[in-house]
Amino acid sequence: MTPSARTQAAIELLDQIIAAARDSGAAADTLIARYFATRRYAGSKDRRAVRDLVYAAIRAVGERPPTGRSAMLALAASDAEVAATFDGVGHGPAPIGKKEVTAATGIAPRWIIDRLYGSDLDEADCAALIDRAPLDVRINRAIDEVIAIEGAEPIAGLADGLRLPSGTQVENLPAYNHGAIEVQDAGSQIVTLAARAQPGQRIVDLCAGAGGKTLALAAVMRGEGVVLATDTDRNRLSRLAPRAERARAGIIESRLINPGRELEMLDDWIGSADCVLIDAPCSGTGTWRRNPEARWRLTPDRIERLVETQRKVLEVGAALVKPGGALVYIVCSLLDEEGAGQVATFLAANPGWRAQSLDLPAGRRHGPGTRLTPAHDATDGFFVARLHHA
Ligand SMILES: C[S@@+](CC[C@H](N)C(=O)[O-])C[C@H]1O[C@@H](n2cnc3c(N)ncnc32)[C@H](O)[C@@H]1O
Repeated sequence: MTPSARTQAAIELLDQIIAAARDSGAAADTLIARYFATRRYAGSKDRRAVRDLVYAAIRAVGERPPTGRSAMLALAASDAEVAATFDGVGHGPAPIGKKEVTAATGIAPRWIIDRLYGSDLDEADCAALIDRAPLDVRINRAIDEVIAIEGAEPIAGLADGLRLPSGTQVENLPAYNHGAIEVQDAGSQIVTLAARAQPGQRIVDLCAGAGGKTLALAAVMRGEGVVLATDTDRNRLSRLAPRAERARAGIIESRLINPGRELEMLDDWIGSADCVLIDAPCSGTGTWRRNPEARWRLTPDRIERLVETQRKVLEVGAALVKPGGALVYIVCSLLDEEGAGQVATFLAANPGWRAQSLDLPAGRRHGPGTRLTPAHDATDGFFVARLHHA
């Protein structure tokens, strides 16, 4: 592909990504994979170049832009090489007109930035939310294997964490294929430590998804006890079983639950868990480094609905914890209404619970919990609180 044809491909993809962000469609990565599945003429260099252009444009533009071309023009405004590809030659985009709409550059929609500022973040914190994310893995000690990955660096405070050089093809590493490493952001590994999982315990991972944190919990339990992974999304939860098998995590059970009927479907666990981990559905403002187009999807209504779901899952989780046990509440968002504020509301309504202080290898105290941010901790953004049941 010529440089101009690559720009045109990026514009077409951005149009799809903008529509998906508006209509709750597929993630940018999925759309990019689908696009190239039907364009076999594009080689690996072309794919990488188009992908880089698409993500550079998404990062540059804070508000959802009207068109892919307007987003690419925003990139062209600060990059002469990109601007030169608007040449109208062959499959290239038409030359830039005098009165064309160029999308505004920025970090995120103004209303979200205001809420982030209102949650004690400053300009540098907000800017770091759309940096490029590093590639972190967790070593799975259940598999006896010496891990030697070129360029891997240890992560401070995480005995099982490694940061890999960007561009490392993890799926091609023997350690990955043997289940000896799992891709997991350092922040995600750190907040899971708040569960203080021990061999022999009974733990519920209530919003387990595909089981990133479930596997981390099972790994420290060394084959003793049980981790029950539950979720309302059949697709996500179904991805856990093969991962657990690959990681040789035999203590994981999974259960699909229905929203609104969670306690009915978990009645055998009521009042009996040593710990319930709730990695609640959230706006994901802390993970924009990995999914920068997520900030084009948010609306105040959507956040309001998420806050209500979080309130409900907290109620469900609390009912499962035994006296003396703990509830660990996590969101990968930095908005207080989803994190510190949500937990403060729970504590005010439930006098039998108190926040415990956390001794994590990263993060800073924030309200009743701890907050990790890309700017301060070089991890995804998280809020985590550990609540003790009297
Ligand atoms: C942040 S994701 C979980 C990510 C996962 N823990 C991990 O580490 O990869 C939140 C999950 O909550 C699930 N969820 C939404 N409503 C729920 C509910 N009422 N009960 C349980 N899970 C729910 C979603 O399907 C989603 O998989």
